[in-house]
Amino acid sequence: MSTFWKPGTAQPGSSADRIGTSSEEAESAFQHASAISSSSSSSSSRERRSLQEERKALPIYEQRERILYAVQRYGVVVIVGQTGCGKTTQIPQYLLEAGWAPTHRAQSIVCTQPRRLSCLSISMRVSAEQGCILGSQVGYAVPFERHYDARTTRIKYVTHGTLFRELMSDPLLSAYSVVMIDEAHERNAFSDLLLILLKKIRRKRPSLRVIVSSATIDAQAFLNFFLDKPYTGQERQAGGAQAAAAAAPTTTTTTATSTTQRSNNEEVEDGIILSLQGRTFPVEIAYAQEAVEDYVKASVEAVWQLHLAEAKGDILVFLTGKEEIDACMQALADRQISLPQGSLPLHLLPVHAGLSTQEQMALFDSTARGGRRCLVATNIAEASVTLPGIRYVVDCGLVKMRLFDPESGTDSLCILPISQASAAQRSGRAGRTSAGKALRLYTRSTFRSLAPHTSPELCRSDLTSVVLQLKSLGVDDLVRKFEWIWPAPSTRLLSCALQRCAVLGAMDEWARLTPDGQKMAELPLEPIMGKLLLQSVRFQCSKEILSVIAMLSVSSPFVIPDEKRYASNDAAYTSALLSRDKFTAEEGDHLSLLNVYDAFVDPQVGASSRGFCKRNKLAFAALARAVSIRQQLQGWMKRLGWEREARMGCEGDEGRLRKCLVSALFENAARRMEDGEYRSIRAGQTLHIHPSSVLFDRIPKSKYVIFQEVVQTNKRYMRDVTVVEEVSEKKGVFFVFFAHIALRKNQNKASDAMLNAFLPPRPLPATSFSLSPSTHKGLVT
Ligand SMILES: Nc1ncnc2c1ncn2[C@@H]1O[C@H](COP(=O)(O)OP(=O)(O)OP(=O)(O)O)[C@@H](O)[C@H]1O
Repeated sequence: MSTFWKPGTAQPGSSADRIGTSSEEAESAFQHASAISSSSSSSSSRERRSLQEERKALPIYEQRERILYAVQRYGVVVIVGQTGCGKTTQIPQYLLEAGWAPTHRAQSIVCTQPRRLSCLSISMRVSAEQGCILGSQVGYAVPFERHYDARTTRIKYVTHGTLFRELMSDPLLSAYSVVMIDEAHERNAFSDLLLILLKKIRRKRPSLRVIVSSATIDAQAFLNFFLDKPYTGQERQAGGAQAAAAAAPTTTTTTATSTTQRSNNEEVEDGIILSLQGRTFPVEIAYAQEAVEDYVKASVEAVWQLHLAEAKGDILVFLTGKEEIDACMQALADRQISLPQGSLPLHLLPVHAGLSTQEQMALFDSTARGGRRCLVATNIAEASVTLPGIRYVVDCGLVKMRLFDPESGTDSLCILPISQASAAQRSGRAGRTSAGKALRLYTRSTFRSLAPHTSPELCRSDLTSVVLQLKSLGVDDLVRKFEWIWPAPSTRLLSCALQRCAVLGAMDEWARLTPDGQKMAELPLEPIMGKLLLQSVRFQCSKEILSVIAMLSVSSPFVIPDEKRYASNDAAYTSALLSRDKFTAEEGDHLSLLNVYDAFVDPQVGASSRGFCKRNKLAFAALARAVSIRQQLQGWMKRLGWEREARMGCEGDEGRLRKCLVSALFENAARRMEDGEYRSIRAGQTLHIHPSSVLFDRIPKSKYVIFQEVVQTNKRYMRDVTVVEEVSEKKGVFFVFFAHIALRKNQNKASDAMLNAFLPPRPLPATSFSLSPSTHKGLVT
């Protein structure tokens, strides 16, 4: 068992560091949020004054004039400042107050965030500070949810992807005077793409101001990109120094790095780095003295020690995914029974992307309930957010990350070590409203061995969606002419994405967007899901496929305890599985999800009620969100001219449904071998059915399955699996194989023209699969 500084002592032990000195569901969430912000707007003038005083007490306040001067004078300002110093909440307000978004000009200030959670919480906070109702002067827009008024909103918080999509209707982003790309250190695909396109936009619209901000950013890489100066990573020392700012606050004041001076009619200089000093409250950091074997267990232990020994203050734990969060919360709940008499209880709350808007909003209500809150989170709570009351952070040092392997063409979710920048962001969640402490469940030497920055998503992900979006924006040569931010994605990744676009029928043999491709780019869905929606129109089963896509867009609706309990025949686990069985279709997960959705919305069965979910061990929040997402997707179909088609169903014809699924997911096909294991058709990789699948531990009659994605932990697991009963003609499947070989042959001359090397692939003809008759199960109330 590893040891930490002893909780309860004022000073950490020898291993410690000190850093710093100084839909309906959506509707009700809006009401909830608005109630919070309007209560603050209608709150007493004393409360409002106190918020204004809090604003003035932030370290950034002293730099206000300097920031405004920089934005006035420079086209691009890269701002580096300690976590919690006030970049996200204050800079847009300073700009508003300085007249960058006057009501008479139809231009506002937009600030992009990596995640929905930060958009919601920050816009809530800023509207309270502005004394207005959320959605009026301050608003937000996230996928499938928006809350702003185009006429009155002056400050808008949006996800990077949401702003990127706006480029399709407003290519020069003329609705904005200033675009702030926040948390740029995460190197999110859409934040990088936005910066690349903002550089192009500024050539046409020099009056547009760009702010790039973070606490842990490689500032020089970004500035050099905008100044057209080469960057190779050797210059990291300068950028690294900025990154280290979070670990050891600098006392340096603003550093300006502007060299290229290009005059235009406004005489705006090109760019500058602003390094802001000061942090809100100090955070002490402690490391494990030896490597921990089981980080979930170690985090339970750490929380328990903190709870028993430390002073008032909430705890935030970082784990990698929902399953681990459930396991950690269960273990802590079990321990509460042995809580010493007189001790206050721990209020356990999960924090992950699957939460409803209302549940996410509730995390920001830190009202004391006679106990200590313990929030167990994925990395969605890592950057940008202020969870009020958090004083202690427990960091497992790992993150679940999507990695694409161009060799096998598979996208996997892998658990990997975080970067030093991420570690600084995590500890930065403490010390925002009072002094804090962070426990790192890894040794100091492990920390030193971590990469300084997170690798860019564009260099490790499947770029199909990116290529499709860029093509639809008219960017043609992605390989030779496109200006990537250092480091650029490999040509291998790019050519693989081009090939996948062709396989999905989104591009022709000359790498031109097809009409289907244009539609897929417009839909707010991953290309493969866009393809599925398009195919559903052809198969006349959009009514069902809309529900399936909506259900795949939310976290699992089944409330099932940690699957590790499976082996021990745990009663709660068995009972949850029995509940799930009521909805299980033999065909697999897609149809089972459809069963759940249909039952939930059926007025005679679920009546969209919480009671129904409770009785059947279903997650109400996930289902309510799926309903809202489905409505919006239906709206998109209407926009694409498919209003009638969106209502067309297959009348219980599962065969047609599965043909439709196969015609979109055919790349993700696997075959069961003699030894019972599955091999992917494309790459021959060994795959297993994920324990969360309804097909787990079952042996379907057919050898073939299609699946949604691969999750990689100790093994490669297929998630959301559907059985394809019979492959009567293998040509379709082998077609993908041939396309892959052609890609290999051409990997060295990767360019758009490489697509000529093989015939433009066509989707599998649906008739190549003959499907079994329906085995759809009846529904249970
Ligand atoms: N919901 C909230 N409740 C209480 N205080 C808040 C809230 N949101 C922000 N604050 C205060 O405002 C400060 C500045 O927050 P802000 O998000 O602007 O910082 P930041 O510099 O952008 O941090 P980061 O680099 O972590 O994104 C916080 O440290 C905290 O003191």
